[in-house]
Amino acid sequence: MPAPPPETPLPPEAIAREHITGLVLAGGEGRRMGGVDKGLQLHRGRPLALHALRRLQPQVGPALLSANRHLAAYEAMGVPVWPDVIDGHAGPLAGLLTGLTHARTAWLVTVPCDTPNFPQDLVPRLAAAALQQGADIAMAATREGAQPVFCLLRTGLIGSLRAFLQSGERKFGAWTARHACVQVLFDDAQAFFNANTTEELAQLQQQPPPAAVG
Ligand SMILES: Nc1nc2c(ncn2[C@@H]2O[C@H](COP(=O)(O)OP(=O)(O)OP(=O)(O)O)[C@@H](O)[C@H]2O)c(=O)[nH]1
Ligand SMILES: [Mg+2]
Repeated sequence: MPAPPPETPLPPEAIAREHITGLVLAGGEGRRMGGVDKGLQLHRGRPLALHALRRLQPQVGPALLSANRHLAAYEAMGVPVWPDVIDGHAGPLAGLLTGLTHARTAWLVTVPCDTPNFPQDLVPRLAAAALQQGADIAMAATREGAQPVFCLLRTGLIGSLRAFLQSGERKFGAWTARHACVQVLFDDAQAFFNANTTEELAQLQQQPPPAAVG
């Protein structure tokens, strides 16, 4: 005799941390900061990219860095560093394609190098939303709008992204819109404050230090 159906559906299992590769994007040109390597600019005495990496690592399994300059300085941060697999500073999606090329997990999450105070529950919240809503991509948002470079996605999307970039397209949101993508609202917009200019890097110092950094 078949078993009776359960009265309440089982909740979907969480995506285990070990199944998520964390990628810090630090391959940009830093033009609004005068062309400096933004990830290596110091904030509270350590490079911005290291802040992002240390905040991400407790939330993921393996971690990777995407950088195109000063690779030895990034390698000193202790995780594999990969220059873009396509030429021409094609933007954050080029870094994402590079991360997908080297990731060995079912999921990957990106953060930019210039946002050292991003939420400490970023990845579990993105993962829960992706799973609950059956999405292939989960992206952070604040009340001011989407934060596309804070993005969790299935690594199986690599073929789609490669084709998108090969066709000359570059816009992050235009690619994610092609897939089942959910936005996850974070109330603390200040946590997403990012340093694009030297002035904004100075403004970061005015913020209270985050509760816990490694
Ligand atoms: N790998 C890689 N990452 C990039 C590229 N362009 C931007 N990024 C990263 O994407 C994130 C968001 O980009 P922006 O904040 O615009 O940084 P940026 O491009 O260095 O700065 P601007 O030149 O002033 O736009 C940052 O973490 C950048 O390092 C790229 O061509 N390749
Ligand atoms: Mg840019």
